[in-house]
Amino acid sequence: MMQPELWVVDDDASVRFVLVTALREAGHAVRDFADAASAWAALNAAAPPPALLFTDVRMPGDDGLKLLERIKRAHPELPVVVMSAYTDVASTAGAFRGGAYEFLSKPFDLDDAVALAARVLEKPADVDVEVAIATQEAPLLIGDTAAMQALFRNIGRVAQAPLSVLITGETGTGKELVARAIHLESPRAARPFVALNTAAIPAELLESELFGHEVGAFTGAARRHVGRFEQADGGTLFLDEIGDMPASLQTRLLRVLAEGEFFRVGGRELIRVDVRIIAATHQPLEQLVTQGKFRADLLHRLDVVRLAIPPLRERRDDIPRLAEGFLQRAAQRLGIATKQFTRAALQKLQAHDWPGNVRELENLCWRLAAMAPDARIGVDDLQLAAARTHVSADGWENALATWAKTQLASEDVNDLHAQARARFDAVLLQAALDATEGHRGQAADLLGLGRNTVTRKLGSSRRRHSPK
Ligand SMILES: Nc1ncnc2c1ncn2[C@@H]1O[C@H](COP(=O)(O)OP(=O)(O)OP(=O)(O)O)[C@@H](O)[C@H]1O
Repeated sequence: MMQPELWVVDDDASVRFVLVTALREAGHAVRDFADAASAWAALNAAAPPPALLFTDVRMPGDDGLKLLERIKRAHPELPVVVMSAYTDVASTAGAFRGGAYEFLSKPFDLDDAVALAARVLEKPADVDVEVAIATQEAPLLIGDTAAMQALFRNIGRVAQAPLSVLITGETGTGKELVARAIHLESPRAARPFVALNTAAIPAELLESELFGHEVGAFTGAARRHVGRFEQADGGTLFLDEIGDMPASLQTRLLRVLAEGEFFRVGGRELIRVDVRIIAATHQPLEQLVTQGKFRADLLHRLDVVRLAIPPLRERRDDIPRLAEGFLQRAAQRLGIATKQFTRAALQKLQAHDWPGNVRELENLCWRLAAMAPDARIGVDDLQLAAARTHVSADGWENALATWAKTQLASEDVNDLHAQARARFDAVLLQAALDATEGHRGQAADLLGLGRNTVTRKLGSSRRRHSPK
């Protein structure tokens, strides 16, 4: 019998060379192609087809995802490994949605590629033949470190399966953002994503918040209330801080998850829903189980797939890109010129331990975007911002007057009022967000503004990322 072939498609001759060499050294018969078209032509001419095909994504002509799509239509059984230097969630999810067998982030370890080939040749691939085309924009998760790239691959993979996911990570590491990314890349993307922070709602209201209630179910229940489970029907329900759920509710939740149906509080109509659950926690749930504070069977049901987000101090190489990204986004939202960190400032940011993780960094960047005096943000600016120096109340008007005078004297400004208002809003909102650790609803309450107003002022891009 002829030895099955492995094919490598990549426009980069050096990648082809090292990969082909490594696979040949491992004893495989390998053919390589510099573009998708020649691989596709060979595939239609070749009998039998290769046992496995590696393809790059970005290539002149048709890209690797296009090739993947064609292959999955014509040869659904052929396992395809997608390789790319662009490991963001949109790429990994796009690859897995298109039926990729595996995603390799470039640069990858050649041993991994060889091990992968061995695995595929050993067992018939379990390939997903369904090619769904979804074009939802994913939220922008930034991360170049190996840990984050691995996380993005896992997000891309779990998004396709209807499994429960448990996301663990310290506060502000991006658990909610990851949950949204999974939802947006899943077949449920067009249906609702509903979030509920278990810790933010008083225990006695939590049951009706989750399952809804009928009129008169309890004192004060004047109207029927549709719970989060029903709101999320067909979509995803994100249960944040699941470790804070009271014991009685854990029991009820477990039953609902097992049966897929429930009664509203005080209701008699059996409600059936189809909801994917993504839970998150910053607490060690196993420990809570040992202490008798969390049901082991509920943990098993939620923890089908676990995604752990490392704290920011364990992926310091991500800090510069995150910081620059936040600064840029803040400038766009506030309608002011983009500022830049000096190299020393970035180093200082990288050295910090970030107990509040990405949220803390994001808040600092927004503060700096609004308040740092120059276009270059140096170490001194960081110190000022970190100390959260506030101009004393009686000096506030003076500071404003000085600023206004400088502006009026130096440039031909005609929108000074709008500029001042934008900065005023930014400073006030940031102070409130700092005081509430980034929780928007609470910040709105403190400011005496509606939550929608706060969201609007913060701008539409942030809205998708962190509603609280
Ligand atoms: N990798 C990332 N890239 C870009 N932004 C991020 C990333 N991770 C987190 N963020 C931003 O940081 C903020 C905090 O993220 P998020 O609310 O998802 O954290 P969390 O872990 O759910 O926090 P908590 O446990 O306090 O609820 C958000 O504004 C989010 O957009």
